[in-house]
Amino acid sequence: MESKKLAAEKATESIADGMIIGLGTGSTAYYAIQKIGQRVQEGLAIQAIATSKQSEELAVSLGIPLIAASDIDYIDITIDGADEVDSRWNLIKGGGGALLREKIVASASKQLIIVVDESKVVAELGRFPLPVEIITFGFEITMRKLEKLGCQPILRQAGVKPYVTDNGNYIADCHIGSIPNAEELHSALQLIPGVVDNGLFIGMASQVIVGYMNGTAKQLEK
Ligand SMILES: O=C[C@H](O)[C@H](O)[C@H](O)COP(=O)(O)O
Repeated sequence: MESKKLAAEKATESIADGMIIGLGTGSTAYYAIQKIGQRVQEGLAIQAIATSKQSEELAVSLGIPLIAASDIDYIDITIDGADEVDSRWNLIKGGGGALLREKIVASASKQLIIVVDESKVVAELGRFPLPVEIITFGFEITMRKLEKLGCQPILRQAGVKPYVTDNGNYIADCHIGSIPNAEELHSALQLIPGVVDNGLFIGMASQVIVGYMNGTAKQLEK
């Protein structure tokens, strides 16, 4: 989609020689990785770390040099997509199942640039079901605890089997409707045994670039 591409390509303009770059996951991050690949082929000297096996394969196919997490202290810029963005730049992520690696990479990044099309910008988070990564052991117990928090958790499926993340876990997609207090919900979710992480990214984005149907891309004002 053109608006996703516009936002993603604009974000890559901040990338310069010598940087370590975090590669996001999903259909918008895809365009950023493609553009980075093109610039690498033209001589840009960077190293990258991927947030999913899918993005890693794409990076390898484009000749983007990868670096292991064990070999870095920080990441200069990460460019990633989101499922929802509010006016405070809080996010829901994980629609593609990559939230855990994305959050680890984001937390080590000096700058997290979020790239979305205009359909992702919302007044309040929660319309998009919140992905929660859970351990497979006792997942039914974990799901019941999620339910008690007021979510309607649905175990994500891949065909007839539960979807399994790159980390070997399940995803519960929590239908909430609206999240008036994201900080509170984030903390409550993280207290449930069996929850590894959740798709709320609070206060992590340094910039949000939105692509519009009219062919422009600009930073979302806070
Ligand atoms: O797990 C996936 C990621 O959080 C994605 O960045 C998010 O789902 C947005 O993906 P897309 O750009 O394909 O809408």
